[in-house]
Amino acid sequence: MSVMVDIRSVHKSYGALDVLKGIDLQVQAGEVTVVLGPSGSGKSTLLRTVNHLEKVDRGTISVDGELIGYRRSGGKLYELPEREVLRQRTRIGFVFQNFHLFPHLTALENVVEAPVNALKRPRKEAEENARRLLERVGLGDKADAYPRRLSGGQQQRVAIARALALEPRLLLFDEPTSALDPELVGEVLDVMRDLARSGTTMIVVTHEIGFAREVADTVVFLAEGRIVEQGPPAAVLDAPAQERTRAFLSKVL
Ligand SMILES: Nc1ncnc2c1ncn2[C@@H]1O[C@H](COP(=O)(O)OP(=O)(O)OP(=O)(O)O)[C@@H](O)[C@H]1O
Repeated sequence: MSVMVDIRSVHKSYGALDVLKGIDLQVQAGEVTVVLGPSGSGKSTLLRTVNHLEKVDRGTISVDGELIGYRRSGGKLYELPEREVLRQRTRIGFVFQNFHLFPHLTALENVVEAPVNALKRPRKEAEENARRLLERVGLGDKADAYPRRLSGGQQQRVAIARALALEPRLLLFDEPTSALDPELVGEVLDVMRDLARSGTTMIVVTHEIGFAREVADTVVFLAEGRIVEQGPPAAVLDAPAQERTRAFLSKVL
């Protein structure tokens, strides 16, 4: 198995606030890593460093063997120009808590937009692919619907299709179900389960412990900017070694 994501000694502060205090994490290709942790522990910040939406202060992140945001030359790191960062970002899908679809575009057009504009794919090919992706997320019949006509769960599934349209080597999910009404959570988790089964490499920040137990290869527990514990779900969720993990789980389970 090969390492898809390699996070080494990553530090990140906002002013005097140290948010990430030396994160080391490897994600194998085809595996799902679920990141759990209390509010403010640095989960979103960690995800955002992976595609250089946040710059790290120290440390490095590689995705599929490629250093993110920097190039190395003569033992030094030099920040990549913006267009290179954007190119790297197109290969890393990001699904946020609040799915910002373009309101004036249909579901299909939302999925088509990035491959046509960012990857310069022919529109016809991008549309065929987008229809396939909408089918895959269970929205084959909603291709022509505008976001305001879709439920939150449907909009989030369009957002997933949109991320997939860029043929990402990695998918990042930041609390993808937190903004949804409870009855809509399941349909989004079903799509994510399907992606996991088909071997998509994913890092998922979520409070859905059931999903973590069933789908994750690795569960990471983050607290105050440090990885307190990590391992297979059966270990971290059912027999946590650390008191902090136990205390957190007792609140969310
Ligand atoms: N752009 C920013 N500027 C200043 N402080 C920030 C910024 N982004 C995040 N923070 C702070 O960094 C800390 C970690 O935030 P982060 O969003 O990474 O935590 P989290 O674990 O994802 O929390 P939650 O579960 O509530 O989303 C918090 O104290 C937050 O207020």
